[in-house]
Amino acid sequence: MNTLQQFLNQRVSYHVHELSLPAPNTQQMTDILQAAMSTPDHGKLKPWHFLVIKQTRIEELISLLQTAWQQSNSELDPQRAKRLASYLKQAPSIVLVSAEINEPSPISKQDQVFSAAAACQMILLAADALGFGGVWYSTDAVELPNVRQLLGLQNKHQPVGFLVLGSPISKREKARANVSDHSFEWLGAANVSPWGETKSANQERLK
Ligand SMILES: Cc1cc2nc3c(=O)[nH]c(=O)nc-3n(C[C@H](O)[C@H](O)[C@H](O)COP(=O)(O)O)c2cc1C
Repeated sequence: MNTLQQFLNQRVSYHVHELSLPAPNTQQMTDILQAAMSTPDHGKLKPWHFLVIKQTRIEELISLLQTAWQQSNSELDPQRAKRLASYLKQAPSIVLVSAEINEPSPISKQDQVFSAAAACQMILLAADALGFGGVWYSTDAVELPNVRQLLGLQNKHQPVGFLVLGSPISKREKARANVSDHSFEWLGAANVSPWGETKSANQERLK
């Protein structure tokens, strides 16, 4: 196995409590985000928007999210707001990744969102390659009242990932699933009758 394969196979997420300063500096952050420019991109739309939130702004972000949570009439669990605040409090830096949706476009919105999600993974890998670590968190809090506006997001932005980036406090390894549980070989349509019934399995585990 070559070094790059080892790097990919050993990638792990580092949750906020496993990260500390330093966060990537501005040049390093630019280098990390540059890697996302090589993300697969249907129609060359570059449907990506990266909002960097430096550590010095995180307190402000937390209070903004907490206020939004209180104002929201939805049935959102207040414990989630607390958990989110305690996550973010420890974050060395955050990149909010959004799909920047081109509409109208012959390229589906779904493909554009997938591309932005793939950009998240490019960013996490690039951060790892520079010796940093990170984690991908959900962005549902961005849909709380006023949050989009206060973050400067427009209607065309669809958030896909809150990436927390920083320095792992200690490196760790993780046992991974066996790929053979997830990989199959298609054995052809001949095993399916014309009315759609499978006569015998037309997939088997990839050997
Ligand atoms: C779209 C997406 C959203 C996620 N949101 C959260 C989240 O809100 N909270 C969380 O603990 N993990 C979340 N995760 C999972 C972590 O990013 C991470 O993948 C998981 O903890 C497993 O760690 P690993 O990547 O080292 O296997 C999310 C992952 C994805 C792809």
